[in-house]
Amino acid sequence: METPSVLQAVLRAVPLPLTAVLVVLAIPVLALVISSVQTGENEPWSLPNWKGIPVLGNTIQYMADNGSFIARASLAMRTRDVVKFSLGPTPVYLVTGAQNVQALFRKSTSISSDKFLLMVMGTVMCFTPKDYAKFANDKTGRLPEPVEGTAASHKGLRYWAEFHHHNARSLSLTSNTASLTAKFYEFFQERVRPYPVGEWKAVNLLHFMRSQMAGAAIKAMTGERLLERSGEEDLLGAFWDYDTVTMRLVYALPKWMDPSAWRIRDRFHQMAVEWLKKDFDPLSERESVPQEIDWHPVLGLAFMRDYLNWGKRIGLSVETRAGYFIGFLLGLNANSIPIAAWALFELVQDPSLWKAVQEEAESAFEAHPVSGERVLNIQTMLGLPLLQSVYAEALRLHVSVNVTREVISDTTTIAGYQLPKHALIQAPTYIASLNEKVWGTAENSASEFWAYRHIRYTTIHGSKDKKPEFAMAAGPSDFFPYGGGISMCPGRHFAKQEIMATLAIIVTTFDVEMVEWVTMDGKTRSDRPARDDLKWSGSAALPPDRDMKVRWRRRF
Ligand code: HEM
Repeated sequence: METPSVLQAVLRAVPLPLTAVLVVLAIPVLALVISSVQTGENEPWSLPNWKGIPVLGNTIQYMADNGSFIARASLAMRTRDVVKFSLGPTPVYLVTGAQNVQALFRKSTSISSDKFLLMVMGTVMCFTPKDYAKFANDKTGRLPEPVEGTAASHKGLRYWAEFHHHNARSLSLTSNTASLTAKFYEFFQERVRPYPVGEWKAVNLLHFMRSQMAGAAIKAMTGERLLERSGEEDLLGAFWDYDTVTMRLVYALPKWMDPSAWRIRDRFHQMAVEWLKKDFDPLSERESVPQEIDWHPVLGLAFMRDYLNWGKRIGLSVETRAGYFIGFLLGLNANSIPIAAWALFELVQDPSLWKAVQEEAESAFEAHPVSGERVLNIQTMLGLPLLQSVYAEALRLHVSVNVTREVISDTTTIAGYQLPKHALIQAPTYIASLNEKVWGTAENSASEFWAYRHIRYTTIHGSKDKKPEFAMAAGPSDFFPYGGGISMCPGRHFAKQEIMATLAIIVTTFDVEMVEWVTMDGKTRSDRPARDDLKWSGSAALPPDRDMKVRWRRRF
C-alpha cells in the first residue's frame, strides 16, 4: 500500500500556520539560492504564492498537489499566454498558445529537453551516480551533429546522441512498432479467450486492464521470463506500486524524508536487475540470437535486446541498464492503460455508443488467409473514425503532462519575454486540451467526453450520403499529449495501436452491463463515479480513482 510523502503528509496533517512556520524557517536559505539565479528582464506576470506563503508557496503546491496548482494556473492563463513562478530556486515559465507551444517543439540551440530526463534518470530510472555523470557532463545534445561550440571540449562518447538513437529512434520505426503490436495482440487475445462463451462474469475493468493489458504488453516487449521469475502477480504489483511513487521521486525529496518511495522503487528495480544478471546477460553471452528472430521468450523483442545490449557495450552498469529498462516499462504501461480504461468506462456507460463502436470495429476483423482464424487488421482498425475519435477524446481529457524544456543558452525569448539560462519552460497539456475557447461547442463543453468530437462528415462524390472521417477538432498546439520535437514520445505509434486494439478486441468479444462504481479495493461500492486521480498530475495520464464493476459475456 502506497504511503504519502513527507510533504503530502505535512500538508494534510499540519494546520497551515504550522506548515507556514516550517516553510518560513527554510526561507533564508532559499532566498539566498534564489537570489543567485539570474532572472530575465521584461518579466511576465507572476503567479502569486500559494496561500500567501512567501518564497516557497508555489513550490509546495506544485510538488504536493500539482492538480490544484495546474487548476490555479489555468485560471490565470485564461487571459495570459505566459505565467511565471518559482520551483525552488528555478524560475519556471508556463506557456500556452500556438506560437509558444510550437517554439518549445522546434529544433533549437537555446532550449533542451535533457534536463527533465536527467531528473528522471537520477531518480525514477535508478542511474548510478557514475553513469548519471556521463550524461550530465555530455553537453553535445541528441542530434547527429554536436551542439555548436561543444564538440571541442567534449571527450569520449556522445551519450545523449547514442541514447536517443537507441531509445527513441528504434521505437519510432514502423517495423518495430508492428512487431510490438503483433505480439501484444497475440498475448492479449490469449487473456480474453478463456472467458466462457455465453456466461456472464463479473469484472473490475481497471483491475482487468492493469493486470491483463500490462501482462500482455510486458510479455510482448521483454519475453516471458521476467514475468515468470517473480511471478506475474508480484511483478505487476511491484510495477504499479512503482508507478504510484514516480512523481515523488522526480521532485526528489531526499531519501531520509521519503524513504518509502525509494523502497518501492528499489523493489521493482531489483527484479529487473535480477532478470538482467541471471537471465538476459548470461543467455545473450552464450548465444547470439539473430535479429531475424523477432521475439525471444527470455530476451524479448529484437529492438529491446539491442537496447539492453547497447548499454552493456558502452559500459553502463547493470543497475543503470535495469533502470532505463524499468523507465521504459513505465512508458509502456503507465499511460496507455489508464487511457484505455477511461475509454472503456465511457463506452460502457453509453450502450448506444458501445454498439456503434462494436459495429465499426467488427469491420476491421477478417479471416486469416491460411488458418481462417478471425484476426484484427491493424491498418484497417487505425482508419476507423469513431474508434480514433474515442481514443483521441480519452487522451485529451485524461493526460496531464507538463512538457518541460530548459533554457541552455544565455538567454532566449518567448512571447517577447527574455528568459534566463537554466530557467524551465513548461507547456501543461491539461491547460491546452481543456481550453473551452478551443474545444467547447454549443452542445458539448470542453470538459465533457464527447465521442464524436473529432469526426467530420464529408460528401461522397456523386451521392447525397455523407461519410464520417476522423479529424482532430483542434491543432497540435492545443493537443500534444505525446509532447513534441526531438523528445516527442517515441512510443506514441505503439500506444495508439495498443489502446485501439484493446478497445476493438473488448467491444467485439463481449456484451457488457455496468454493475456499479467501486473503490480501489475492488469491493466497496462507491457513491460517485471515477474522477482523474490528480496524484499523477503533471507527469502522465491520470488514472481513474475508482474502478468500474461490470458483468460481461463472451459473444462467440
Ligand atoms: C498514452 C500513452 C503515452 C503518453 C500520453 C505518453 C507521453 C509521453 C510524453 C509527454 C513524453 C515526453 C515528450 C516530450 O518531452 O516532448 C514521453 C516520452 C517518452 N515516452 Fe511516452 N507516452 C505514452 C506511451 C508510451 C509508450 C507505449 C512507450 C514505450 C513503448 C513510451 C516511451 C517513452 C519514452 C522512452 C520517452 C522518452 C523520450 C525521450 O526523451 O527521448 N511512451 N511520453
